[in-house]
Amino acid sequence: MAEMHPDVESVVLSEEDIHRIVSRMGRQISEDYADKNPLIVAVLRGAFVFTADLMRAITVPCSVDFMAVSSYGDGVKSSGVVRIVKDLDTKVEGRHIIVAEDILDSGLTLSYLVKLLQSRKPASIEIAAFSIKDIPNHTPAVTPRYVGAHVPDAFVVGYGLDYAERYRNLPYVGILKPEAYS
Ligand SMILES: O=P(O)(O)OC[C@H]1O[C@H](OP(=O)(O)OP(=O)(O)O)[C@H](O)[C@@H]1O
Ligand SMILES: Nc1nc2[nH]cnc2c(=O)[nH]1
Repeated sequence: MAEMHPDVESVVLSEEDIHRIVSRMGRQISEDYADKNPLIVAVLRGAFVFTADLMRAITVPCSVDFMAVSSYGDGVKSSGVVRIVKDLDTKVEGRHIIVAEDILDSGLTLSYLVKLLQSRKPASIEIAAFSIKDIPNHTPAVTPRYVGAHVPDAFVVGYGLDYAERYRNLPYVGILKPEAYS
């Protein structure tokens, strides 16, 4: 097991948890998408780690492409503005799309992306969210078909999730100490 980073307060999903979660998601997708050759759309940057693991847990033919979006102004709070930094290279018309995200928080990013991709007439579009933040009295704007784990209403880092581009390389998901970003 990896040593805890000094800026991390507590681990919410260990490497072992993550392996179990992603294996299960891969199995579910493989059952649902046999013969559909789904296009996994990874939402950069955060989802690149999850997507790499998810692809290897999927046992049916599939392909991958990347979209880079930016939704967070100050690194912690949603700016409410989703900006496309890099678009897909693949034509999605008629394709079965699975959007892979590392975290669903306000849901702003995914709701914007799903609408955008929907307008390109895919055969189907579903979301695989590695984690969903449990926010009291908040219902996210989108409902993922595949959900990895629920995380507490705190700022989490690791497994692709950053604060100011740091901590993405932690192999677990943990809560950042308040003093690390204040
Ligand atoms: O549900 P929401 O409130 O929209 O938040 C979720 C989004 O926020 C993070 O991305 P960020 O904009 O920080 O970019 P990154 O993936 O490059 O870290 C995360 O990776 C999700 O894409
Ligand atoms: N790193 C990180 N990015 C986020 N984007 C939305 N919520 C979070 C979070 O808790 N951590």
